[in-house]
Amino acid sequence: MVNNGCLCCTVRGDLVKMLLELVKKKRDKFDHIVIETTGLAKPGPVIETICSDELVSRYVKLDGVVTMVDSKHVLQHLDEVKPRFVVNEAVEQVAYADRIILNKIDLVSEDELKGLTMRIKHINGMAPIKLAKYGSVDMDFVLGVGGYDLERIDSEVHIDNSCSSMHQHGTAQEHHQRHHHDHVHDSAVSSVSIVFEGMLDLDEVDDWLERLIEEKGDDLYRMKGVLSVTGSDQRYIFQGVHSLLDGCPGKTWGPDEKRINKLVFIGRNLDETALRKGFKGCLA
Ligand SMILES: Nc1nc2c(ncn2[C@@H]2O[C@H](COP(=O)(O)OP(=O)(O)OP(=O)(O)O)[C@@H](O)[C@H]2O)c(=O)[nH]1
Repeated sequence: MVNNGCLCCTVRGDLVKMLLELVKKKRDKFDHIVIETTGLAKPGPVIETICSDELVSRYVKLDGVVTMVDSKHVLQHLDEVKPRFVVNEAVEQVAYADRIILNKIDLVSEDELKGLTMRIKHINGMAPIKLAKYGSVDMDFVLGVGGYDLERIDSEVHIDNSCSSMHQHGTAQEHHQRHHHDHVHDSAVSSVSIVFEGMLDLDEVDDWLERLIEEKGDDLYRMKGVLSVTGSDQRYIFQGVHSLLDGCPGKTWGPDEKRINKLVFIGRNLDETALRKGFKGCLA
């Protein structure tokens, strides 16, 4: 437990100290470190501490962010209007998640659950969602997530297009529900996914992502992608959090495999049209 029990940006020093103490003194006694933040914690600074603190990142690797959602009460938190420049922690906790557990599903109706799932996917179209009662989920769902592991992203990049504003699928009823929903309490935090067959110029992609990070880094919470690039038989994989970007070649494309690019961006005030245009500008 960190000193005051609250894990937010102001106690990052405590977190660093605690993690270093654990890895130095008790390294052989554990496989994973599970950090449970308070309901009011902002995930960004915690992620940043683990990924970019020079000392910490030498010893520990971030496996993933798991967000437990209280299905009965979460909407009131997601809808809470905050003063300007103050983040809504509930929205942020959903946005940064690599895995989402929708708990207490016994306390909501099926329709409520459907609406809630759509709301969550609108914010985070990347994280697999598991429905649960009393927090009961398989250990595999919460440990060994590999949310920041490029090899895992290669095989598992999960893009849920069902709530992207430009998707072509879904029933008329879903469309209606979504539009009505967005209208009532649209959130500035959302996901944009791009799924597109074709070949990309990797230099152009590098330039595009670099520019994007420079201009919108603060607003870009998470991004992941599996790309098909010219001159290579291998996929190109990237993942990022704010201005930290990581990429490398991944698995080889099969001889008859469709070379489909899949990208997902989660962030605040994302300009979907600009993102799609930027992507298309990288096509070879
Ligand atoms: N009906 C129902 N009750 C649940 C479920 N999961 C947890 N509870 C109950 O909810 C109560 C605690 O809820 P929470 O406040 O969400 O628990 P918590 O996450 O430990 O609390 P904080 O960490 O302080 O946010 C306990 O009485 C649990 O038994 C569930 O799936 N269904």
